[in-house]
Amino acid sequence: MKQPVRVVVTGAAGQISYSLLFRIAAGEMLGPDQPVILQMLEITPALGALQGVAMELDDCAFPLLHSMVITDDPNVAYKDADYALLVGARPRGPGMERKDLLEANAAIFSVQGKAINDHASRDIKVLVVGNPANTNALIAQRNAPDINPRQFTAMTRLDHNRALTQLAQKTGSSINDITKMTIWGNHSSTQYPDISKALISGEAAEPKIEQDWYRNEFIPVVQQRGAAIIKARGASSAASAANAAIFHVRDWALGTAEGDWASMGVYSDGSYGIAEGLIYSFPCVCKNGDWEIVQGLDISDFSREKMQATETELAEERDAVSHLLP
Ligand SMILES: NC(=O)c1ccc[n+]([C@@H]2O[C@H](COP(=O)([O-])OP(=O)(O)OC[C@H]3O[C@@H](n4cnc5c(N)ncnc54)[C@H](O)[C@@H]3O)[C@@H](O)[C@H]2O)c1
Ligand SMILES: O=C(O)C[C@H](O)C(=O)O
Repeated sequence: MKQPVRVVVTGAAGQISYSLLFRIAAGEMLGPDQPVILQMLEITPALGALQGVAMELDDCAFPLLHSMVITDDPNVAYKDADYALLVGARPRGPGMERKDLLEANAAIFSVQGKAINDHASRDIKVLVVGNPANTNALIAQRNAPDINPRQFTAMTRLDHNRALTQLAQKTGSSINDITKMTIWGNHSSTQYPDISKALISGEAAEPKIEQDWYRNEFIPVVQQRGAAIIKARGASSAASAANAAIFHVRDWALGTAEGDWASMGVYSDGSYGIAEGLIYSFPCVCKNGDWEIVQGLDISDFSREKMQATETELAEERDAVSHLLP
């Protein structure tokens, strides 16, 4: 058995974490031979509820769950952390855009960034789930100047999975046959779900669907799926968000499938003309615990316009939180 690794989950008593923690402890994120120490962070009033979650984790007798830390102090939570899933933040309600949460949530992520900088492993892998995820990831990254910016990522895997299912259902194919789906940009209603590179059983997907469906149904359905879930459930997505977080970190740590890629919000190096330093979702291949943006894809005029619209929104969000960006 390997040495245990330390995994921070923030907002650990919230609804996403209630799906997430048990799957991490079961080995679904880091593999069946990787013991974990769960370092769970909550705000003080939620510590009682978090104790209850910890009791349930105990009662599962997971072979891979080495131990747990429960705390309301970020300086304790991030001590020597190898992985961090930053879920703790307010969710949006009906009629709100995710960026409406910036004011309520942004300050949380500067605190997290500083604590990561001061206490975490220098090799920590960070996934931001709390919304607006890309800009929160940017805030955390900029507040952790001693950590490589590549180690801060934001979650667009839920959008990627949503896009896979929409395409599979439309074409009567299996999820397992679809590769090379891409989400570009922000985890918001400006995101660009792009099927122009997607393959179904190794053949181009685009000729199998109508442009009208692609442009006027597929794209808006994926962009608006979070809002549709909120309307239907009266609460934002939770189990599917936890599942996407598991897939994101699993692929980053253990590698993307051969011949495929994953959509990840990562530090832009200027690829595809996207402003350097934004946390922007690109198609990424992961290997040996590292990610690379897939290079050399042809970008049509239609795609370019969509990629720029979501980039513009991210730049606006960045400018709105400039006071939190050292
Ligand atoms: N990126 C995505 O695809 C995606 C998907 C779904 C939800 N989300 C976002 O994830 C976040 C969490 O959603 P949820 O449904 O679990 O919400 P929730 O309200 O059920 O849980 C959030 C938890 O975070 C805790 N919290 C608040 N401030 C904190 C802090 N400073 N430190 C530690 N914990 C803190 C709260 O006490 C609460 O228990 C929301 O912002 C939501 O919009 C993102
Ligand atoms: O839409 C939301 O606010 C929650 C989450 O980001 C989602 O995409 O389901």
